[in-house]
Amino acid sequence: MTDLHRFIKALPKAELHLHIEGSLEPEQMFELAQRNNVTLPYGSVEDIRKAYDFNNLQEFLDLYYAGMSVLQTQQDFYDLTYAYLKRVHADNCRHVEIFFDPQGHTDRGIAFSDVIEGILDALAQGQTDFGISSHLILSFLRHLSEEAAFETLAQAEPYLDRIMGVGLDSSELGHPPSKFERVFAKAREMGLKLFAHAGEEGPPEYVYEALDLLKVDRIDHGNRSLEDDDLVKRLVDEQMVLTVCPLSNLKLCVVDDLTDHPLKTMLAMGLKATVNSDDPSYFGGYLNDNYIQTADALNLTQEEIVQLVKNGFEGAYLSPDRATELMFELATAVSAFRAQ
Ligand code: HPA
Ligand SMILES: [Zn+2]
Repeated sequence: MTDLHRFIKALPKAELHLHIEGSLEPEQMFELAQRNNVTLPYGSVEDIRKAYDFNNLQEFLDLYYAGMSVLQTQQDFYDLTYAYLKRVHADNCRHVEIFFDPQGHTDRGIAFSDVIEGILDALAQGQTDFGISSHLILSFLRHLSEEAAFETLAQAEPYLDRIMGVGLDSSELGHPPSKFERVFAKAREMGLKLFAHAGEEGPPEYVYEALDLLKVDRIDHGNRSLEDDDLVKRLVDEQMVLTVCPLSNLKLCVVDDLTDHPLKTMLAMGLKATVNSDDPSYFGGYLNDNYIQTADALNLTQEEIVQLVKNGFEGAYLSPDRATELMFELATAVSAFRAQ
């Protein structure tokens, strides 16, 4: 292990772009399939891992939605979420803001309440057991209609005190942010924060739409913003947080090689980029793997790593006390490391 790897591991971190269904590990998929009498189209854990070879976002999404079929009960959603928290606790992750895709479950006949209550109970237990603070973000599937998104938002009403925001994910091309302008306006009126995947595969125009029409508080991914100088200038001026996911970008062929990843350039341009894992089970790495592999590929400095971690804390919706606490933990970890 290099010094930089040890440095990354020693730092407290936040994760702001994580789909909880994308943390379903093949072993757990098998276990839940057995528990729920679901037949999987795979013979072994190795077969599943072999199938995770994607050429684009849609190829991943097809397996991601198929994998969800094993999630049936409130306990399943609890176990899924608790396993993720336990795993990122080992990465010294101190705060998470996670997406869930309720329509991927309610459309299969699972009750919204089972999905959200399982996840929320595990998040509460993660706070108790691991000291991880968290927020939950309800994400709309953009390949479905805006009407379906409105119906999902209505189902969330009893839980509004425990949902921090709404997001927009799934197949980006052909489903621009403009399709969801009204439902995002409604979510804003309800006091929710607003997030949208934009510029992962979609053009810079989709990032403009997320900013101007949806009025988002963060852009998820945002990579293709770099094709438009005016857009980059605006994102820098507004200090808009980008939740970048390097290993996801590699696995979904958004970049050909990690050495081509724009993360270092983003920081140099003054963009408020953060590092996240997106769907760690499918993309081959959790939070530290994303930091470490990207740091190696791009020769990131300790200062750049600290900037990324700080951006994560500043881009998160932390209470003032929690923000102070985490910034103090970060400063302490950096000094302790440098004093060695
Ligand atoms: O990376 C992603 N992009 C779009 N939709 C998603 N749903 C889960 N992960 C993703
Ligand atoms: Zn994502």
